[in-house]
Amino acid sequence: MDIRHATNPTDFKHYTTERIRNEYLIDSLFEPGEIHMVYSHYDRVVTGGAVPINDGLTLEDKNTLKTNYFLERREIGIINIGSKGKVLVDGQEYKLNKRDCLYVGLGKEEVVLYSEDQSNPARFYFVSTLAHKEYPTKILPIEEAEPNHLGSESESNKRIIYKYIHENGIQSCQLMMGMTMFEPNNIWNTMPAHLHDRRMEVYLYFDMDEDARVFHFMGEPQETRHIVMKNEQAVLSPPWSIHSGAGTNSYTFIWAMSGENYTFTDMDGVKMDDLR
Ligand SMILES: O=C[C@H](O)[C@@H](O)CC(=O)C(=O)O
Ligand SMILES: [Zn+2]
Repeated sequence: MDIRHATNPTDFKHYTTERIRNEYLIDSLFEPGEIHMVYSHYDRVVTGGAVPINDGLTLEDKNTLKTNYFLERREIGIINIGSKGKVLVDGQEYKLNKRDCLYVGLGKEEVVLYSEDQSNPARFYFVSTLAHKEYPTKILPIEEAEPNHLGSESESNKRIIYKYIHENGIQSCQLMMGMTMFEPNNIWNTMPAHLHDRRMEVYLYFDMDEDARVFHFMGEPQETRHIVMKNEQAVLSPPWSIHSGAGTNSYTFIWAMSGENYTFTDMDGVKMDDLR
């Protein structure tokens, strides 16, 4: 899989647009019949996408991980952003509709992803982090995820955060994962911006029109840059970086975090006066 090394905020100040995109943008995760993954040295997070067509797609990359199987030292969160699909975890079947989440814990040897209908395939997005003990494999349909309302119309950031894997939801070693959906005509995510040097984060933007773009803002608050992103592209957010976006049209995003603590609310708010 593609390897992304960690970067330093002092060096980041000198990056060109191309370098920024090469380091942080994950631009093609979803290809019919394929499973794609990117390994980041930030907290050794693996970000991936799978679109099964005829056959099941097995979660594995022995050449990169050098373990006997993918989840030997890892856990994973899988969210379906396409049509109906199913996941077999050591033979046990879990059906995932659009926006449903499956957590699979350490030690499960075989994870295979399937679409229910080949002409309308499932699109599985997943994030995997290192784990030290097994937590139970668990499915959480979106209907059962707790909606948290945030933002306001006047700030154009009225949105609902669904938390799936976190301290009061599906339990994990360090992975936190959820999805943020907007009220119509609201376009700003995670503004006011925040930092959490304790944790890295990765965002997947999806449910976007072909011509829609999200301007994803990153960098230290005093040194911001942006990446122009299309539908179903993901972006790595280093611990020292803000992670905020504004869309030219409607979009949804999945966030995942990993690192020192397991506290969603541990965020250092950035003052508007400090943004540059
Ligand atoms: O640290 C937390 C993450 O940045 C996201 O959860 C933020 C988010 O989903 C939002 O503001 O809409
Ligand atoms: Zn954050």
